[in-house]
Amino acid sequence: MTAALILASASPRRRELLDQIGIRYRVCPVDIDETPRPDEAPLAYVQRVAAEKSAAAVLRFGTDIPVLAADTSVVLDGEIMGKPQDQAHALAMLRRLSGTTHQVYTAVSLRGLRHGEAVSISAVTFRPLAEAELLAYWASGEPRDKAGAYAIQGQGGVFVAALNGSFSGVVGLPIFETAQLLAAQGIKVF
Ligand SMILES: Cc1cn([C@H]2C[C@H](O)[C@@H](COP(=O)(O)OP(=O)(O)OP(=O)(O)O)O2)c(=O)[nH]c1=O
Repeated sequence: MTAALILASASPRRRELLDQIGIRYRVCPVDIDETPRPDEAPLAYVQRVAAEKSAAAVLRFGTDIPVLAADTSVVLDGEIMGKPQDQAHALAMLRRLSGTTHQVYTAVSLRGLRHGEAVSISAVTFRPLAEAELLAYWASGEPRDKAGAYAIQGQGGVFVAALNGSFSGVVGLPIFETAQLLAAQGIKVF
């Protein structure tokens, strides 16, 4: 089967979400520096990083088919939370998310004949978390490679009292916005 696009991502979640809408793709991950710039706003940051991932893949793998990339950040009080560096960092992030509402920003970048971009912003409310739960959650291994140190699609889902927005966007690839970008470049789900 021929691929409709290149997925410039190492994230298994992004593969699963493309599988969910039946789009065929070839996985070509890229490694870019994801350090936020000084005073960079969360929206500008996720858009820049998603665009840099797709641009890096176009440079490396060519442009015979469109290239899709995304970037997800957890944002609390305007502050960007990326992936945890270690246990202490993960626990510190989860303690701050406990009992409050944060945003999850996911930017999508699709480079074909032109550059299509979209952003999904969702509000996620955590119930208060007990210290023992946080330690057990870290020990499960799930927080390690996740922005904000949790996965709504995994055991971390039990922390989520409310979601206002896009479940797939929180997981890492908003399928509504992605399908719209793909359709604009002639790649249709139906
Ligand atoms: C908040 C949240 C994030 N995540 C994941 C999605 C992303 O994989 C990760 C955020 O890191 P990203 O830098 O967006 O993506 P990545 O490094 O995993 O993959 P790539 O850059 O190669 O595309 O956090 C979840 O799986 N569930 C969640 O609930």
